[in-house]
Amino acid sequence: MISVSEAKKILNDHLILGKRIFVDLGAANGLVLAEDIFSPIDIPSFDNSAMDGYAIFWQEGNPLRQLRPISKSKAGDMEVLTLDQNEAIRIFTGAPVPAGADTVIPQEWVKIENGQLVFDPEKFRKGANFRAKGAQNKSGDLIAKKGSPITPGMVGLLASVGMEKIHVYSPPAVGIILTGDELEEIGKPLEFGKIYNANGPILESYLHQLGIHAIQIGKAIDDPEKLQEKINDYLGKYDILILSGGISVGEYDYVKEGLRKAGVKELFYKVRQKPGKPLFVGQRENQWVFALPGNPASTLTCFQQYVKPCLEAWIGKSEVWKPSGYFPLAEDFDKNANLTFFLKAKLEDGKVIVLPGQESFNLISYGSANCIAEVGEEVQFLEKGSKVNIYEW
Ligand SMILES: Nc1nc2c(c(=O)[nH]1)N[C@H]1C(S)=C(S)[C@@H](COP(=O)(O)OP(=O)(O)OC[C@H]3O[C@@H](n4cnc5c(N)ncnc54)[C@H](O)[C@@H]3O)O[C@H]1N2
Ligand code: MOO
Repeated sequence: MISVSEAKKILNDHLILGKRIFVDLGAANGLVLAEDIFSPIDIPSFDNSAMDGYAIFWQEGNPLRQLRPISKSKAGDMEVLTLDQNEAIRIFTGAPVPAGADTVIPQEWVKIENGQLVFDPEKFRKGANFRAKGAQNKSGDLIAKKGSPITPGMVGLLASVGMEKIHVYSPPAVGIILTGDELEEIGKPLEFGKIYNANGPILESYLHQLGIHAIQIGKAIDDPEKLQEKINDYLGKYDILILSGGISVGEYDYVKEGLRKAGVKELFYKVRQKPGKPLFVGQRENQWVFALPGNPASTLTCFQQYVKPCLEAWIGKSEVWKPSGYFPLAEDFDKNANLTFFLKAKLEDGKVIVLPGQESFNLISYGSANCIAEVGEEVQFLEKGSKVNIYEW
């Protein structure tokens, strides 16, 4: 059995990067940029108004001269009007500022008296409400770096400069095999001896959260031949294979042998941790295989701690092993075991509260947990206030 840090080092030494592909901007949220982006245009691409009001030429010392409002400029107008020194042009937010104008006075601050524009010049400065061409970025500027996560904000930035398609690292297609004769699907009545399948929905929602949508979920009953067929079939079709259950030492735990027969090379089996001790990870050429222990808290923890970083690295993310933070415990914690503990926890007001129901079958605290807290294998007891690593979802 190896330690958590040894397991993570082995995975880090075997990371696989997805293929570089060209996708529509709208389909890239959650992925990572596989290229530097230089803006093809100035943004704004023309001088325009930040307010509905009047565009004027600000004459220092004499801004409030006799200004006559003349024609209008609204957003979408393709003609740039020209402004004479003693004119004001009615203008609307986003509209081109007339040539010769440099300041916009919002309409709430303006009165028209005897055909003249009147406002308090003390309240404004030259350049007010004027959005200059190139104020966001100039044509040719580096606006987004390779390796940056594509967030809704990034999508907005790239759309604003007119990027239609971008290079990203292709998210993997993931096959999931749920093992166990006891599994019943949600929506069906629960007969004695059966349990609802929680691991399938856990894995599917986690994959969606990572921007991975090509997912196939299948089941295998506790029969070595049927399981073998499923393993061979899924390894032929998907980049990554995740299995849940059947990886411990019971008589019906056929997963490890099935993977060996399918040519999967073991990277490690069993980690000194709770939950999730009998975790198996292997590879077959450029494919990952994760066999997660069937207890739902073991499946969830192993996904968060090991599968998620490998998938993030696959789509080009960096610093994938880094905890989300390091915070003090709200209460003493007595561990008394030589295993790393991954605890259902809640970070609240800067303190880590260890939640009840830490057994690996027990999901009750996942309704309120916002992180998993890590207590290292060498630690037996932690006093209130001792700091621990936390991993947000
Ligand atoms: N003699 C030993 N027994 C066990 C050991 C051990 O070291 N010696 N390890 C225990 C630990 S720790 C874990 S974790 C489990 C892992 O077992 P498996 O990976 O073989 O998983 P199963 O036996 O198939 O199932 C375990 C448990 O999880 C439930 N389960 C399975 N799939 C689902 C699902 N999709 N949704 C919800 N719950 C699921 C299943 O019904 C079992 O209760 O082994 C211990 N045993
Ligand atoms: O490792 Mo198991 O997950 O303790 O139940």
